[in-house]
Amino acid sequence: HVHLDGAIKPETILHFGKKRGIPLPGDTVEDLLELISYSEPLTLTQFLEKFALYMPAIAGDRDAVRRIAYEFVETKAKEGVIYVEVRYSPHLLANCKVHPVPWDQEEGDLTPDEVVHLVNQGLQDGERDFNIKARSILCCMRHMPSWSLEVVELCKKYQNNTVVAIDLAGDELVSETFPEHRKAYEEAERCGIHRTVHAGEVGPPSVIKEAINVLKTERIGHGYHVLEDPALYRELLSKKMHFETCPWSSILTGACDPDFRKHPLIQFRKDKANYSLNTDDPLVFNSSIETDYRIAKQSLDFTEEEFKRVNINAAQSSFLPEKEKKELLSKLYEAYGMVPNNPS
Ligand SMILES: O=c1[nH]cnc2c1ncn2[C@@H]1O[C@H](CO)[C@@H](O)[C@H]1O
Repeated sequence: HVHLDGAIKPETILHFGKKRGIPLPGDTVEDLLELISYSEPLTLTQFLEKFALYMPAIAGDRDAVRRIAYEFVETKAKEGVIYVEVRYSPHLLANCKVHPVPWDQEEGDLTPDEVVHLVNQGLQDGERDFNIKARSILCCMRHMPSWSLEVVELCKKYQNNTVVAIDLAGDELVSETFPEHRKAYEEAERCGIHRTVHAGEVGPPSVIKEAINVLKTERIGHGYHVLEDPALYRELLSKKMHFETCPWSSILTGACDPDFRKHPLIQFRKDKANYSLNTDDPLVFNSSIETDYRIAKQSLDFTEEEFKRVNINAAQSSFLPEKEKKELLSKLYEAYGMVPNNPS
C-alpha cells in the first residue's frame, strides 16, 4: 500500500518547480522536507492538505509524471522490494478533462488517460532498468464521485498494462459513499478488475462493512478500526481478509493511538490475521520501508518469522494473475529458506 504521489523524491519536486516556475515552500531538499514532511500526529484531513504544497510542481507535466513513476521503481528496488502495487489518482496529476482542475493549475492538455499512459511508461522503464516488478492501482477519491466512472474505464483500458485494481482513497469521513463510487466498483467487479478500499483507517467499522458488502472489496486499506466491532473482526479473520497496514502512517494520520502497546497490529499479529506492512506516503512521512519494519521490530516485537509470514501474506493477497503470484511466492520461499508449497 503506497501512493505514487506520496512517494516523490524531493529533488524531483524542486527540479520541476524551478523548471516550470512554480513556487514551492522551499529551495532546498531540507527546507522542502521541513514543510512537507512531519513527525508528530496530525489529523487525516490535515495530512491530506500536505499534498497541495508540492503537487502543483508535478501535476500537468508529462516529463514529471513519467519521471516520478520511474524513480519510484528505482527507490523500491533499492529498498529490496521485488514486487510493488503503486496507487494514485490519474485526475490529481492531470490538468485537462478534469473538473475541477486540481491544485489551482491553469487548464492544460494533460488528460487523466494520458497520465495513466505516462505512469505506465515510467513503471515499465523502471522495471526494465531495476529488475523488479511494478503494477498500479487507480484511485477514486472519496470527495470526487464525478471522477469514479472514468477511473474504472481507465482500469479497463489499461487492465494488465500495469493496472491491476481500483481503490477508493481520500477522507473516509467526508460523507456517505456516493452512488458513483458504487457504480464504479460494480463495473470493476463485472470486468474482473481487483478491488481495494481505504476503510477503517480513521473511520468506524461501518465503513469497512460497506466496503465489503457494497463495494465488494477484496482487500482493506488500513482497516485498524475493525477491532471496534468484534463480530466483524471475527468474520474477516475467518475469511482471511487482507489488511494493508501502514504502521508509521497510522500514527501520523491520527488513525491510531501513538502508544504502540495499544496498536491494532498487536492484536492482528496475535490472531495471525492476513495483513501486510506498508509505507503509504514515504515522502510526507519522511520514511522508507525500513522505518515501518523498525517500528514492527522495536515497538511491536515482531520476530523474523512474523516478517516472513506477513510478506507471504502480501504476495498471496497481491492482485497478480495466479501464475505470476506463484512465481512471486516461489521467490519469497527461496529467499526465506522455506520449502516451496509447504511453508511452515
Ligand atoms: O493514508 C491515506 N488515506 C487516505 N487517502 C490517502 C492516504 N494517503 C494518500 N491519500 C490520498 O490518495 C491520493 C491518491 O494517491 C493522494 O493524492 C491522497 O489524497
